[in-house]
Formats: sequence, structure tokens, C-alpha cells
Amino acid sequence: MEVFKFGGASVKNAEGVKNISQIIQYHSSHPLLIVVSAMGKTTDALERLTKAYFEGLGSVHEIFEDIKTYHFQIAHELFSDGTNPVFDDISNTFVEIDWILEDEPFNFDYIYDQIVSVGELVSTKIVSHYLNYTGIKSQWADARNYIQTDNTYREGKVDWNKTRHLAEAQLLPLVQQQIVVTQGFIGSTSENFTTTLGREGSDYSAAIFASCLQASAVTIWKDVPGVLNADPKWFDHTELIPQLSYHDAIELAYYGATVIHPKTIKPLQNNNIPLHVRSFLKPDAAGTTIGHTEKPLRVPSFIFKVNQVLISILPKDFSFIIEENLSQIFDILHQHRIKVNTMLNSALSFSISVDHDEEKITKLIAALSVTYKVKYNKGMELVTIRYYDQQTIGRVTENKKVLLEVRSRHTCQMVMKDNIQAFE
Ligand SMILES: Nc1ncnc2c1ncn2[C@@H]1O[C@H](COP(=O)(O)OP(=O)(O)O)[C@@H](O)[C@H]1O
Ligand SMILES: N[C@@H](CC(=O)OP(=O)(O)O)C(=O)O
Repeated sequence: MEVFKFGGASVKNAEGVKNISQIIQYHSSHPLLIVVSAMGKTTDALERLTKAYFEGLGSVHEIFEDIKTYHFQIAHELFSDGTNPVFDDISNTFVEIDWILEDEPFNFDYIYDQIVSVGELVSTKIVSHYLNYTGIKSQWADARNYIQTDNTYREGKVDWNKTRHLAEAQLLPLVQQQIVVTQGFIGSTSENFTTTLGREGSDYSAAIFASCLQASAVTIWKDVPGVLNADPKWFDHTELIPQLSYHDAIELAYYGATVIHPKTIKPLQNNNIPLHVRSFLKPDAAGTTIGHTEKPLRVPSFIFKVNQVLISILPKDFSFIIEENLSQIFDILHQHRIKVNTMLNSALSFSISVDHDEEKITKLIAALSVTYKVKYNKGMELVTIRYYDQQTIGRVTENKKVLLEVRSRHTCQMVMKDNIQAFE
């Protein structure tokens, strides 16, 4: 059996749903598990809804109505028959949000997961109904019955033993009967509360299912021809990488190549399952295959991250940065759930580049400032070049001021900006 994953961009409208149905039909001669994300930018909209609800804003109902209208419009374009059971199914799924909104808000992360997960529930209902409507026999499955996590809401940690057991015992027999459509991104605690696996986590879901079911391959269908040596949103002249080792794929994803969620590769590598990245716009093209290959990447690959904050942390008494300080600093970073994108330490300071999440950063700086002198620069860019050379470094740093540079044998990272403004 194989696992196919379709992200939000592939099902952002009725045309998209029709397109992926054709892809599924073409491959339907062998068992398939289809993992689907929320439609288009629905997760962002549900996040806005959750925030508005917590802030008691009057826009809550307007945001919610827009989300519902978007899905019903897609369904009306797909199903000419207004009595199709899909319409009741969509309504019943959205009712879960109505119930939440009737109560007073409590525990943001928990409520976030209960609301935001509805995006995946409703998209998979539409896709599954549409496959059946067009004669492709399929059944809908609730990913929460299989993917078991702890109760770290918004970033559920997978309980692999339970998940493997449930997937093998209960999901595999279904997939062997007919095509199964399920959700990416969501799981469940042992008390049956919904969790999410972290933003963009549907690729990871596909890998979890594939590894638990010993799939022969995973294909993630994207709006790009495969893995390129840079994000085409940033660069004009990108090159397709036809074959990529698991190791290089992990490095690229880890440094922020958003084409693959960083957690996706390891479970596949551990089980020797190839990962194909292909275009849902050109489904006949081979794309990229990630697997065991000794072929090194021939072209330098770039990863850009904008909206970075460069934070320098110095002991208040100007003493040296020693292991004890580092351990305390990492503890504070961990408590604030901050992912460090790059770091460098010198005798007197420790510098990190992190994503600029205003709320988290304000709290982090306040916590660090108790013990340390903290300097920071907002609005920075972080570029990572895998397999760098001097010419490539020259190209990306043209007209930039580099504030921090870290190099290993294969990877060079630079934090930079056009005009520097220092804050203290
Ligand atoms: N190295 C890369 N190769 C290809 N695409 C990349 C790369 N780095 C970033 N991307 C971006 O990843 C996007 C596809 O990923 P994403 O939007 O998360 O898909 P989905 O929502 O379908 O999961 C592309 O549109 C592209 O802009
Ligand atoms: N819908 C979730 C999960 C996901 O992975 O979506 P996508 O496959 O569209 O990136 C999100 O936007 O975070």
C-alpha cells in the first residue's frame, strides 16, 4: 500500500478537489491511504477565529460564517445534487465549533486544537464524498482513532506504540478493502481530546501512517515540481533535485525548506520507505525521490527565513559565557517553546536567531533579562546555504550587512539585513 498526502493548496477550490480525484483514480489499482489537509488557508482562518473568540471580539461570527461559506461554496460546485449527504456532514462538523463558542473561553492551546482541527475534518469529508460521488469507492476515517499523542496541545507528541498498534489492527484492514481518506495534522489524547501536531504537520501525519502500516512509498503532492534548490517564491532560477538522500532532506527541512515538514523524513528513513515529492499540477512528472542515495547534492541549496530576531545574551557582570549559563539559557528557551534557528557563542555573549513571534519573544526577553543583559535586532533574514561555495555566499550577501555567520563543512548560515537598527 501507498500513502498519498494532499496539502491545502491542492484542495483550495472545487477544481483542486476534482484534480486530486483524477490523480487518485489513476493510481487506484493498488491500496491507498489518502491524507488530506484543511482547504486552502482554512487553518489560518480557524486560528484567527480562535484568537477572536479568546479576545471576545465581535468578529468571531463573521470569521466563522466566512469559513463555512467557503466550504459550502466548494461543495455546491462539486455536488449538483443539493440533497447529497455531504451537506449535512459539513454542517454537523461545524456544529462542534458552535458548541465551543457558546461557552466561556478557557485554556487557549486546548481550545485551539478543538477548533482548528475542524479544518481537516471538513476537508476530508468533502473529498471522501466527492470520490464516491464520481464512482471512486472510498471510506472516510477519523485519524484521531489511530494517531495517539500526549496532551501537549498544539504540538502533540506521538505515542508510537499505541499508534502503531491501532493502525495495524484497525486501519490496515480498511485500506486493504478500499481507498481510505483521512486527516493530516490531527491526533487524539488517551482521553479522546483532539490534538494537533504543529503547523504544517500533515506531511508528518503521512509519514506516521506510512511507517506504522509499512507502506511501500509516500507521495506528497505539492504545487512545485518537487524539491528545488531554493524556494521559487524567493528565487527565479531554481533547479529540481531529482534524487535526494534522507540526510540532505532532513537538513534542508530542518533549516526551514518549507516544502517538507522537518519531522517527516526520520520515520520514513527508519523504515526504508521512499518519499516522492510531486506536482499535483503536473502529475505525470517524476518530481523528487528521497531515499537512500549516495549521490551528493550537486548544486548549492538555499533556505531563506525572514522575520527573524537576532538576540544576544550577555552575563550582566560581563563574566564569561560558560556551560552553566548555556544550560540556564536553553532551559528558558525550552520553557518558552522557542526553536533556535541558528546560534553562536563567544567568550562574553551567546547569540541566537529565532522566528519573530511577538508574544513569545516579549516573554522570552523578559525572562532572560532577569539574569542577563539582552540585546536584540528585529526584522532580520536568515539564509542557510547547504553545500555552499564562495560565489553563492557572495550572491546572497550582496547589499546586505551580515551580523552573524556560522559555518560547518557543508552548511553556512548568515543572519543579515539591509539597514541595521539596534535596540537594547
Ligand atoms: N526547496 C524548495 N523546493 C520546493 N518548494 C519549496 C522549497 N522551499 C520552500 N518551498 C515552498 O514550499 C511550498 C509547498 O509547500 P506547502 O505550501 O507547505 O505545501 P502544502 O500546503 O501542500 O503542504 C512551495 O509552494 C514553495 O514555495
Ligand atoms: N492545515 C495544517 C496542516 C498542514 O500541514 O497543512 P498543509 O499541508 O496545507 O501545509 C496547517 O496549515 O498547518
